[in-house]
Amino acid sequence: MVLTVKNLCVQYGDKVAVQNLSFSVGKGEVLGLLGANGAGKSSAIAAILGIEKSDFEELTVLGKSPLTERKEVFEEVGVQFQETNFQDRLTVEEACMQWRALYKETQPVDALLSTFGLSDKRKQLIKSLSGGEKQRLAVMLALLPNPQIVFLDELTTGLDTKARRRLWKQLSLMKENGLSIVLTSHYMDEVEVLCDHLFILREGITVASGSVQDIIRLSGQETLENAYLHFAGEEE
Ligand SMILES: Nc1ncnc2c1ncn2[C@@H]1O[C@H](COP(=O)(O)OP(=O)(O)OP(=O)(O)O)[C@@H](O)[C@H]1O
Repeated sequence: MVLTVKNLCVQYGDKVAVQNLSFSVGKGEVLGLLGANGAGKSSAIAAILGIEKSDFEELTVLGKSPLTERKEVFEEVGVQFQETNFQDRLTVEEACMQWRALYKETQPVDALLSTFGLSDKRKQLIKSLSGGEKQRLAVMLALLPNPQIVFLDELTTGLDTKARRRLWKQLSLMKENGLSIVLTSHYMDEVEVLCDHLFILREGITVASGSVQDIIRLSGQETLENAYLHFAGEEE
């Protein structure tokens, strides 16, 4: 298994953000973490990456602990955060170079910039990029180290239709080549295209899990969107 999580719990003071979350992700598999705002998706990812304190029975990435073997684990892991903390005064090219310096091996920057439609932005300051361009850059940087597993938090938020489709295609290709992905998303079309396995969280608790088809069947609904709303407690 590329990632194994067993009984992960995250707590902020009295607030239990994630409760007994357990799953595993194999090579080339895509796992989707779904849930309403505040359901615990980002907290789960932050805990898996060792950024947030957590309790767990087991937490291994590529057979190693992301807490005690950080350096080895992070050579093989890509991360895209919801709030991208770019240094706005860098150009796109400078950000790529800085990021690249953190890893032993990386994918060729030129090819990635072109894949993400950012080739003509390389000399542009990050602060002058549009929201969607910044988002594409964040995903691109997550993939730069040629990781075995990538964590994508709100993958396509802010992207236009064409950019979303391009990104889905690119990720599907990388998945075929063995990339494992953990993503969060509020868009069920994207989840249907990309995810092999879904986990729906509600106030930190796993209320449903399975393939897209499993989730639809379990809910008694006809579409994934309705099934999601049913389980996530977002029904009006
Ligand atoms: N540092 C913190 N201190 C206290 N509470 C926190 C902290 N971080 C998150 N929370 C709370 O934990 C819960 C889970 O938050 P989290 O960010 O994991 O949700 P999410 O599912 O990623 O939401 P969204 O879809 O809005 O990104 C929320 O109620 C949030 O307010």
